[in-house]
Amino acid sequence: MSTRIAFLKGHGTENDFVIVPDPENVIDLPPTAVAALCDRRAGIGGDGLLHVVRSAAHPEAKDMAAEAEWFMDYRNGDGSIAEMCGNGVRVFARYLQRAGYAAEGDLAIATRGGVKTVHIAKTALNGGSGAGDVTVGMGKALFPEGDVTVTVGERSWPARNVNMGNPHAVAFVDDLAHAGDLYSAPPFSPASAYPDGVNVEFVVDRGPRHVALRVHERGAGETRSCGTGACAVAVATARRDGADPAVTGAPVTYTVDVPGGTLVITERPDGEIEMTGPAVIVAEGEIDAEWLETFVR
Ligand SMILES: N[C@@H](CCC[C@H](N)C(=O)O)C(=O)O
Repeated sequence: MSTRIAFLKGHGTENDFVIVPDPENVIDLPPTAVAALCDRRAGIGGDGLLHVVRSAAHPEAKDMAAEAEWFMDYRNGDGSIAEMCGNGVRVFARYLQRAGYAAEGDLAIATRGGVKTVHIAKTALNGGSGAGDVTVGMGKALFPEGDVTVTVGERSWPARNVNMGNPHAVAFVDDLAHAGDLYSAPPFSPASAYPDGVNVEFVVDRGPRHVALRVHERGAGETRSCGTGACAVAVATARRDGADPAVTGAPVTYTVDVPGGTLVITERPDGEIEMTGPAVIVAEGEIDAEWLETFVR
């Protein structure tokens, strides 16, 4: 009988992830294996993969082990590595709760973007699968110089550079349909602006402090949500609206509708950003290790 590897499937506002618990970091997960697991037809399917490893057991996270027991080794669906995933870290926390590694309340999680503090809300139904929200302290946004122009078909828009640990280009549009088919990354100029790729958000207004987005995620295509993207959109919109908390001295909260649900983003005067939304585990099962091995090369 072939060996089995445990996995779970979860999502945060329909940004979905294959979760591979591997506390001692013994499972070989090269990009080819990650892409096979995230394949929606021939694999399990997901926008990305959450490799759950003890910080002390991962070379990239050892230095954070004193602060955070667990490291989110996040991979995009195509197998590439990303610095941070906002929905991923909330789903990661939900997994830790379900597995009995964490309780409701505050929890530190190591990521490539540094240690993030997550808060698992207490609810009457909270059995660890997904009732209730998870909030994450996302840190501060950076606004690198050199905004770009994004083009789809005949239309072009200026896009604001925002870095949430990972790169984002935020474009305000009149109609989300104008973003077209976001399977491929929309072209932008200058073409050299993002040597490591970029996540691109298209944004429309829905009401006061309320916007909606569609996103092309680097390494995944169009996804139903992007947490770092929603934060990038909230801070870019606050600057557009003259509501920069560092200037006004007051926190600002935006409701950000994504195709898969709603996220609530608050930026404080010190620049710290918090994001709240649902995080759900929907299934668990076993991967055939012999099948996975055929993708380890
Ligand atoms: N879905 C994520 C972002 C995942 C990483 C992104 N595709 C990148 O390559 O930067 C989120 O919720 O933030």
